[in-house]
Amino acid sequence: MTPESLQTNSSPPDAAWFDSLSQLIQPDARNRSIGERLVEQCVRVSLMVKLRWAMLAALFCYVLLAELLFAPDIDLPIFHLEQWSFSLKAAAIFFVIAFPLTSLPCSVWKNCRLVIYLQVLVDLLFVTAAIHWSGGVVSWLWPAYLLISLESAFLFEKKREVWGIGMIGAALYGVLLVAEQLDFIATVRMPFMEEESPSILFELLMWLWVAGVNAAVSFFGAFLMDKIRSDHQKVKQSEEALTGFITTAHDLIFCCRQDGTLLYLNQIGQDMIGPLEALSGGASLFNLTDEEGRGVLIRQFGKVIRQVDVGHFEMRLNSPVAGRTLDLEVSLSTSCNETPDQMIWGVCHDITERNLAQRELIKLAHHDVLTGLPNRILLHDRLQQARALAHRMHSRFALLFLDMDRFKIINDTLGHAVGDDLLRMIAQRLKGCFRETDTVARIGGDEFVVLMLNVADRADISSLCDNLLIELGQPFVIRNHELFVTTSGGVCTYPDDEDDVETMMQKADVAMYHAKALGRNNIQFYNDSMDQNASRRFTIANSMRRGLDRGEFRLYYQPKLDVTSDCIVATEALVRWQHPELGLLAPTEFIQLAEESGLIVDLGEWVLREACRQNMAWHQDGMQGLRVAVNLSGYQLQHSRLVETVRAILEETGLPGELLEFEITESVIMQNPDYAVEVLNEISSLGIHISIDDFGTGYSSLSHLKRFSVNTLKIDKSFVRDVESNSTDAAIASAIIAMGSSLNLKVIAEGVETKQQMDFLRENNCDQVQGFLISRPLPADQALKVLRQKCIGELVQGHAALKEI
Ligand SMILES: Nc1nc2c(ncn2[C@@H]2O[C@H](COP(=O)(O)O[C@H]3[C@@H](O)[C@H](n4cnc5c(=O)[nH]c(N)nc54)O[C@@H]3COP(=O)(O)O)[C@@H](O)[C@H]2O)c(=O)[nH]1
Repeated sequence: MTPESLQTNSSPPDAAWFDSLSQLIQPDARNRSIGERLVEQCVRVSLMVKLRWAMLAALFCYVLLAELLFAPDIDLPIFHLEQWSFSLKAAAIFFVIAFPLTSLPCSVWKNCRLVIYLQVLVDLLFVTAAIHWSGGVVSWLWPAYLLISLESAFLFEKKREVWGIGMIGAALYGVLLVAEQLDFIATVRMPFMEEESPSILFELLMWLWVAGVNAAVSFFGAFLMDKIRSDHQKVKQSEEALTGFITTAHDLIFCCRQDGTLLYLNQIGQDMIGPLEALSGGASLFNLTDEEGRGVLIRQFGKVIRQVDVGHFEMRLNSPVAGRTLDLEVSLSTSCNETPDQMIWGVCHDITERNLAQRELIKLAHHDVLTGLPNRILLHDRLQQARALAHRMHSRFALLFLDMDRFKIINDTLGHAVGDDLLRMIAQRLKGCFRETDTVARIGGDEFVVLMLNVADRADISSLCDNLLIELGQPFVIRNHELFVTTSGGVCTYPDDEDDVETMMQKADVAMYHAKALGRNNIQFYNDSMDQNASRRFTIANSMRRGLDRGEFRLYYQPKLDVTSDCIVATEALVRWQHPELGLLAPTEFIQLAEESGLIVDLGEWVLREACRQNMAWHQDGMQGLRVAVNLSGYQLQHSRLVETVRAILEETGLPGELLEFEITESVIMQNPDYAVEVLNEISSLGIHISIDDFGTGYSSLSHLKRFSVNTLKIDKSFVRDVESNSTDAAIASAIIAMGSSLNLKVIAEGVETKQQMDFLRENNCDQVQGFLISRPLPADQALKVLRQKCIGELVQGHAALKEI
């Protein structure tokens, strides 16, 4: 995570909200308001006890003052004042009893409701007594009833309790007045009172006044306290809801000081990084992150303290509990009051899984799932970088486009699981062939692209490519199958083929197609002339189906000569396409395209039918025993209906299987030898002759050859070409002949153009030859002329057994 990942897309949470949270999370450390504390009954009772003590003390002072003022001549003032009917003695005794009575029980039993009720009743009695001793109806102390009503409103939670106390107070006052009026108790005379007793009406009005005011105070006191209580209750509930929300929130919520010291961590936070007290190195947020994360936090803390909107930012925390790092999306806030111990609140959303998924998605988006190699998107990116770097550094890079030859056959014959394993192994080998700074990418199916950086010149690239072909040419052993893969590739380089990235890819692709057209298993450098071929190839590919439907394909026949008898014993059917616009096309121009499009199956069927029909016609024309050879593409070989089709065509044309020969290239057979053994056995059971074409270019071993139902080995023309001048080619050619002889196989050499080549082959006991020296491939009518000239008589004799067919 970097500071760049900071986002500022939301406003910070309300600071005041966090202020109250700061208070809530530290109930012990904070100063609770009086209102909060008064919710608790014992607190209220204590307060009342203290007030009561104060009131009693004030009353006592009042009495003392009265005595001093009105009886200065008395030695022990507390025992005299009877002349004013104000019994200080009684008052003193009363206070001595009342003090502990009115205050002590509550001081001791603060939580006992009964004691509190009794206490308030005692208070009422005390006030009534005090009123009595201070003049009864004319006493100034009657407002003390109001204080008792307020006291009960303060102490009791139910309104009716408060109103009840108010009524009891009014009743006691009334009883006192009645008792004094009826002289049940003697009226205490005050110094300022006249001798005459107050009238009943005065007393009644006084009682009504005191009772009315007391009722009003009780009513409003109860109502007010109820309101305060219910408001407070609501605040308390919302606070509890808030703390509950924070505690059980699914996001980590923390509160810390500016130096990172953690003060609070909610439940999920503790689950994620452990309890505060268990954090090693002190509960500091800074200890839970690395240097970079600490820097981010300090910067964000600074901003939030300055009330700058920091929005969301990402942070990585080490979790001692989980033993891994957590990715968090954090939003910060702080209280409004700017004090040094200002707290910072953080709400952190765990985005570890999301980031992992994102990283995985990014990886998936940029890598091939099967091989783990970079895919087309990443390759494109790397190519652009390489291009920019090469431009700046004046260096060269190469782009190599690779396509596995006939990979589809592996998939179709052995299944996709084997195909996938093979692709994985190819990817590994490819990676092993190049430097770590190079990029090996898979861009689809069996297509790989290699980006080689800082290459010196073409020779450098060529040697890398040669190594690659050798490496990929080694057999792959997958699920008990030994598989051989060849590769065709095209290279373009920067700055030689300077162009944009897409065009460079196209150029490498064009060069790769050129390599395929040259017979596969090679790598070609791009040149401009290849582009013309590309458009020609496009035209050919698009018109092939139509050409087949319109009968534009032709068969040419090239004779095969028996060296000993000097007679033509067979012909090879070679397809041509009489294209309406492009003229006569050689098979090298369209066979590969037909393979790619799948049209090879239909085209091959046509070739087979036409070759069989023609050979049967020649057979009926007197050339009994002449065999016709048909080239079988790898795609035809793996086609499930091949044997069925061959059998049907033989039946349809009437050609005996013995007069048909299949030429299958060595690389096609060796690609999947097990499967080839199976199919070749079936074909062979129809009497059909089988030749391994281009022999010597593949990887056949003796052990493999023995397993195949093969009749003939056909030495590739590349060995024949220089057989007189190149000792290696000569050695290979003679070795193949010797091997064929030892395995009881016929050996035929193709591409024989000179008499010297012919002499060499004859001297080395090669069985048959084929090449321009004997005849070029010819249309059927011209081929017939050649056939008629060359030992037809011997042919007929040689195949006497077939005459009767
Ligand atoms: N699957 C199929 N493949 C086919 C079919 N028809 C042909 N082919 C394959 O196409 C490749 C090219 O064939 P072609 O251009 O016809 O070339 C053949 C000969 O013309 C050429 N040849 C013969 N003698 C000489 C010679 O003395 N010199 C010389 N330079 N070239 C010569 O060789 C080609 C025959 O090769 P091969 O098949 O290996 O015997 C070729 O690979 C064909 O196999 C088809 O119907 N289906």
